[in-house]
Formats: sequence, C-alpha cells, structure tokens
Amino acid sequence: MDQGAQAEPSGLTNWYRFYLVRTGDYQHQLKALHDKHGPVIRLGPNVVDLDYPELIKTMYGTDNKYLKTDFYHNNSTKIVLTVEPLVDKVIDQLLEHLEERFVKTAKTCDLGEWIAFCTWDMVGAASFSEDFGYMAQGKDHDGTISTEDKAFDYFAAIGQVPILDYCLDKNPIKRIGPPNLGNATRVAIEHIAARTQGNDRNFDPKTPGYLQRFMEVKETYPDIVDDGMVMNYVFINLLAGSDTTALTIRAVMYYVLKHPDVYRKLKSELGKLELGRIAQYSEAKALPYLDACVREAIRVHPGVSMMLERYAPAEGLTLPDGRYIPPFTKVGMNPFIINRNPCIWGNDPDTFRPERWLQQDDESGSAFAERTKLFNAADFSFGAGSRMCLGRHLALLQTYKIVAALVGRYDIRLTNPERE
Ligand code: HEM
Repeated sequence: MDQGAQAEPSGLTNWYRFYLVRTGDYQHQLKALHDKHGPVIRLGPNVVDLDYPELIKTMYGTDNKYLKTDFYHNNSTKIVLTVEPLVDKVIDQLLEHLEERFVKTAKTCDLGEWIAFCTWDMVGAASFSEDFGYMAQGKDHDGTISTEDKAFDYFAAIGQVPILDYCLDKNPIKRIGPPNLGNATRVAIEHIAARTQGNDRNFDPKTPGYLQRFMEVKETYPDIVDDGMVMNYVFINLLAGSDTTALTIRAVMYYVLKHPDVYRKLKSELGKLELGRIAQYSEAKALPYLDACVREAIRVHPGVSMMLERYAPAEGLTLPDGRYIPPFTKVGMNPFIINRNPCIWGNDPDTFRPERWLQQDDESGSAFAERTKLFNAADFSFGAGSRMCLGRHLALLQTYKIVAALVGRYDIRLTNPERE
C-alpha cells in the first residue's frame, strides 16, 4: 500500500497484533487505532484491517464458482427447526436446575456459568441426542469448557503469527500447544460407533439430530464423506457453536439487566403473551422488543471480534477513497469495528439501545424500511457471503428461546450492577 500506513508498530511486524490479542483487549485497541487513523489499519507488514461496511459484499460475497456441499444444508433454518424439540428438552432442564438450586434456595446464581453449561449440553443434545451432563453435575466436570477457552485463546493468538504454531502445538519434539479436547473427542467417537452399530440408546428417529444427518450425507456421498469427515463435522459443531452461543446469550442478559428500563419493557412484552414454559422459536422471533434486544446485544458485543481474513484478489482491491491494496494482501473486517461504524449506526454506536432497531415515532414506514435494509446489510456479526456462519440459525434459536424463558419467567437482578 502506498499510503495510510500509520506510524504505529502495527504496520511493521506481526508480533504487534500477536501482542494485541494477548492483551485480551484486542477489539478495543483496534477500535482506538481506527478512531485515530481512519478506516484502514495496517496490522502487519501484509495485513490490513478495514472499516468499510460498503465493501462487505465485495470482499465476502459469493461468486458462485464453488457451490456448497450437502453438509452445509444441514444448518438451514428448516433443518435447525427439526432439532428444536432437543433444544427444548435442554432448556427445560436449565429451568429445573435454576429453580431447584437457586430460586428455591434464594442462592446467588452465576448465570454466565450456567449458560455455558446449557449451551454445551445443548450442542451435545443437538448433535448426539445426549447432553454432556454439565448441568446435571453443575460443573465443568471433565474440563472441556475451560480447555476450549484455552484452545480459543491459543488459536486467536497463533492466527496472528501462524508460523509460531510449528514451534508450539506442532512442535515435533515436545508439543507446547493448548490442552486437547480428549473427552469431547471420546464422546464423539463413542456416539459415532454406537450409531454405526445401531445400538445408540439415545437415538430417536423422530428427532434425529446432527450426527444422524451427517451420517446420512456419508451414505449418500461415500466417495466424498468418510467417518473422519463426519467426526470433523461434529467437532466443528461443538467448537464453533458452544462458546460463541454462550457468549451471545450472556451478552443479551448482561445488557438487558444492566439497563432497567430495557429489562422492564422486555418483561412487559413477554408477560403479555401466553408463551408457555418455553416459547417456540417462531413465537419468540416474532416479538419486536426481544428481537431488538438480541440484535442490539449482538451488535455491541459480537461473538467473534477478530478480523475475518481474506486474500485480496489477483487484481488487487481498490478502496472507496481510491487507495489500492496489492493482490494477495491479507485484508479483512472485524465485526466489532463494523458494528460501530457511525455512518451506519449513528452517533451513539457504543451505546446499547435496542430502540434503534424499531421504527421511531417521527419515522415514516419507508424511511424505517430503508434504515433496516442498511442495518441488515452492515450486520456483520456472523460474517457475510459464502463463508457466513453456518450455525447462526441454531445459535439464534437458542438465544431467543433462552432469553425469553429466563426474562419471562424470573425476576433477575445483577448482584453488582455498577460493575462493567
Ligand atoms: C452466536 C454464535 C455464533 C457466532 C457469533 C458465530 C460467528 C461466526 C462468524 C463471524 C463466522 C465467519 C468466519 C469467517 O468469515 O471467517 C462463522 C463461521 C462459522 N460458524 Fe459460526 N458463529 C456462531 C455460532 C455457530 C454455531 C452454533 C455453529 C455450528 C453449529 C457455527 C458454525 C460455524 C461454521 C461451520 C463456520 C464456517 C463457515 C465456512 O467457513 O463456510 N457457528 N461463525
């Protein structure tokens, strides 16, 4: 790039971005760099982070040269709705545990921890028709949840200086990587074996779950999909889907509880309806204020706050201001930055304000429709285009249903409302 390389160490070495990730405050520091230098930040000698929502389609669009395989259809809304009964069973267990352990005893609940137990049990149930038992035991009994946290910290940092992986996790003499997910691997293998041998006692053909669907894909396309691939599919579900979803549900609960007026409005919306113990996704999704709260929490606190890297194409990339990025430079945008771009979100992008997703009193229907279109096009929390998150429907299904169940059913307060 000929211009725009700011006088920060970030343009000189990949170690600076490695350092930023290791501080644990990467997204805020990157935002500070953008605030200071504008929409183009050189994060490394060959890496550029952009804040141009209008380029989302160009950089992440699909040219339809590579069609998605059948695996991808397993996460469409239609398929996700078939696992809703499995999800409901797990939410029901969550409510039972909360009632027995906390409501009846008036003990303080670490809701963040319980949400993690629940999303892990949920992804187990949706994949294998059997949960992992985290809620039943009330703890991370096999250390998988904390191991996954460590693994993600490792991947986030190593992604900045990939060659370091050969010295650490792939070190041929002594592996120094994150702990491996031995127990989750064992559970996955046991289920695949039991299902193949037809003696998986949890399997109910009426609610088949993901493993069954992946195995059907293997039967249909034996030349392309083998057992190893089925295992990969299951593992991607476990790793990509549990922590991100937990983080999202926690964010919604945190922001709603932190803003008493929002909490009251949401409770009132939920209270007016006969939703039953657990709302159907179609019912919960149709509630305008709940929808606004979920979308706003995801905007302010996206589950992935890292740059979604791509290589600039062979012809390079010309930015809206005319600057040119050479071919094969790593370019990307970060949901945390795009979700705060004032040209899209107005002059209070850091503020949690669900009302921004609703029609304003002085706003015409067409102006609101136009604004919603702009918001939807810039909503980058699940990525965009051909590599957009495959699990978003499942993640959203869980989020809407759990938030509706918790806020609709209980009176909840933060133990320490002043704490950020
Ligand atoms: C709120 C929760 C979630 C968030 C915020 C999230 C976010 C994302 C983002 C931003 C990407 C795009 C990465 C890129 O473009 O480089 C992505 C990809 C992906 N996500 Fe999610 N995700 C969530 C839940 C899930 C769940 C529940 C699953 C699986 C059940 C899942 C599976 C995947 C997969 C397989 C990809 C890769 C898609 C591809 O490369 O074609 N995610 N996710």
